[in-house]
Amino acid sequence: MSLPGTKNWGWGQKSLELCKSPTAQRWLLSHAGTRITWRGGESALHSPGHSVRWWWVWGAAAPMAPVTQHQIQKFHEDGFLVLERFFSAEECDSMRSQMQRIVAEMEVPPHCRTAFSTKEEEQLQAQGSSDYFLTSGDKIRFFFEKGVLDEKALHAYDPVFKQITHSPKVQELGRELGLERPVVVQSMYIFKQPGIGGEVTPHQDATFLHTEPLGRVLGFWIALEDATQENGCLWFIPGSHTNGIARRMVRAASGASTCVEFVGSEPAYDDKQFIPLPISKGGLILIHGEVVHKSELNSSESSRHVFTFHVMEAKGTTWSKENWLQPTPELPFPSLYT
Ligand SMILES: O=C(O)CCC(=O)C(=O)O
Ligand SMILES: [Fe+2]
Repeated sequence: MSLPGTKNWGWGQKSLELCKSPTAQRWLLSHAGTRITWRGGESALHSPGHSVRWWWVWGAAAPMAPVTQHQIQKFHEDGFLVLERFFSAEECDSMRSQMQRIVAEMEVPPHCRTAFSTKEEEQLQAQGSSDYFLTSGDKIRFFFEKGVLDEKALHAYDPVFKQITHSPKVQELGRELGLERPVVVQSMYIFKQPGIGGEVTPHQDATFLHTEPLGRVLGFWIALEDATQENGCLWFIPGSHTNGIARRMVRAASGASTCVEFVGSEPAYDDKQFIPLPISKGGLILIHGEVVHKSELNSSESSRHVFTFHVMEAKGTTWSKENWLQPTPELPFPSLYT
């Protein structure tokens, strides 16, 4: 491996290289095609800006993404965490081409043309009146919003998305975050097409994915293309995950005119509270279930494809029976670690 910033290290008779990957902010120790991935953290080994802990994986597996104690602490403070270059360009392209194949093969009957929205009135009109939405938890289903198409249950049924969701580096990240029994509750592919990809209004994910206690839901949001302020990157209110939840979307009583309704209402947030988090292709943003976030409409010429899935720490947690999304006998929420 010849990478910039390579240092040679002697180890017995063998020569090993400690090098900084150009595509990932991590150190790799390589020897004869095998490599050891060094993880961030405390240790005796130091280089400017990087402290390294003794942690390694043999073999040519995809490099593990680093997350330091400092980053985990930041996540708890802010309610989100940006991990640049978590996935490779190849992994992103494989998800994009898989979605292209799925779309090319899909047939969407007219009664299935349900819009996906976080806007309350639109939700009540569209999702709220649709059985197609309520039963989407264990199926791959399509939701349109002015050209936006979302995909459900990709994490369970599609081999490419399943492999990404349950990839060793995602599992490792879950362990580093202290998740003991994480289960995948939901996944979406969001196209956010140029010019027409609509805004996602400020919300907390726990409004839609409620648990007892709160604080057990975590979003993994993967940029499959560069996400910029122009094409609708995510915006967050740092620290807003510590104030509980403002509203809940619950299943309505049977016989009601809509099948979901809202309890509570979303406050009017000041735009100035939000900070944009542009991120390049392959980056991962972790989203705390109660942090307030949004995205603007895509007014640019470039699409902003993302794959996102939500995980719940199942240990000591009750999934609300009132959530629109329910596990089914065919698809109980799968463990992240299998
Ligand atoms: O991608 C977006 O614009 C919004 C996604 C989102 O809110 C989420 O993944 O929780
Ligand atoms: Fe969200």
